[in-house]
Amino acid sequence: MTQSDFNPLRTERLTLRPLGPADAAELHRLINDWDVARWLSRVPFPYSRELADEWIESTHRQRAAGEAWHLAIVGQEGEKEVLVGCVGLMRQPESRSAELGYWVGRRYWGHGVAAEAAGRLARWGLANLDIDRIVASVLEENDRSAGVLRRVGLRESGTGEAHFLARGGRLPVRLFEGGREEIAGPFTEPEPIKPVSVAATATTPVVEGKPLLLVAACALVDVDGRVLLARRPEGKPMAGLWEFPGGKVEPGETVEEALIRELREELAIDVSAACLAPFTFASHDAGRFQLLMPLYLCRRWQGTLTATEGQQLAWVRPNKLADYAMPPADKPLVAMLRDFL
Ligand SMILES: Nc1nc2c([nH]c(=O)n2[C@@H]2O[C@H](COP(=O)(O)OP(=O)(O)OP(=O)(O)O)[C@@H](O)[C@H]2O)c(=O)[nH]1
Repeated sequence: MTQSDFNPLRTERLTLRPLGPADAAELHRLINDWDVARWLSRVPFPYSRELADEWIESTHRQRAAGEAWHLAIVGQEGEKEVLVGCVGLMRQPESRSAELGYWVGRRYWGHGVAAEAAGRLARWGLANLDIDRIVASVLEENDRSAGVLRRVGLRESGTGEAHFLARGGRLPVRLFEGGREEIAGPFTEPEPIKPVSVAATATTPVVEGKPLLLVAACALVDVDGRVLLARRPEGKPMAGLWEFPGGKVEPGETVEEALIRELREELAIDVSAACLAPFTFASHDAGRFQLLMPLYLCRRWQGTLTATEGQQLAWVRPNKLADYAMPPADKPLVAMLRDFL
């Protein structure tokens, strides 16, 4: 298998990419170091050169099987790309979570590399794998790594025990976990809450002291009666959840105008207002704002449906909608669609 089965993830200073055979010598040099290996549960010490080859080979198999994503953390030294460490996510499908692990070569410590890489992979995982939580554990006295996890957004959730190969026994660990809310990306800025444009009123509707956010959404239904869901991409709040295409109603727009615009922007299709049938609505307390989301049904559109924002799309039978993780506001809508379609 080649390295091209995974698009590298980038951060300000780093690239996270699949490991290749050419990384083996440097990986071996960095990890065959007691100061690195002694903190890691699955790494033996001493660490042989052959093990580096075998490990790299196994990361491709695990990724192809959808079990784990172990990536090289690559940095820049002048013009040169250098292997700095590794970061990985191992899926735990039964609990819709993934375990985060990482290590950084000793000479690269103290620069925030681990948090930068681990945060990026955690956010990617929440947006792209079917998981809702990231979990991790660190050896009890590993305060440095606990600090990394906190910076990523995980919180300490308990204690446990794990086997540490390099130490030859079970040792106490501190457990960490976090979900979409905590493992926020650079988007943690509060979402812009704009005054809604209801008949150009002079006042912003406020529900129980909270601003009202008006969002127009649409269930596109194809000839087989399937409904289109779109996955919120990494970088947006609630990334990884599936939703109905749509978006915020901008000042001066009607709900239908907003929806027609959003469908053109997100899916490159043209819909006329006459083809938007009002179906139902969601009213949801989203914490900082009250979400009011009219949901329309639409069976006719023009143009070839295209995911213009790189978002994943899925045509889903109504009785399968509940299998997709969606924002809490959508749950009642799913039940109504299932009964109606
Ligand atoms: N489109 C859409 N938004 C939903 C659904 N359910 C739900 O809670 N929302 C929420 O409604 C809001 C819509 O915001 P958005 O970020 O998609 O809107 P937008 O396209 O205008 O965003 P932008 O600020 O990225 O341009 C978000 O808070 C989103 O989480 C849904 O099924 N479809």
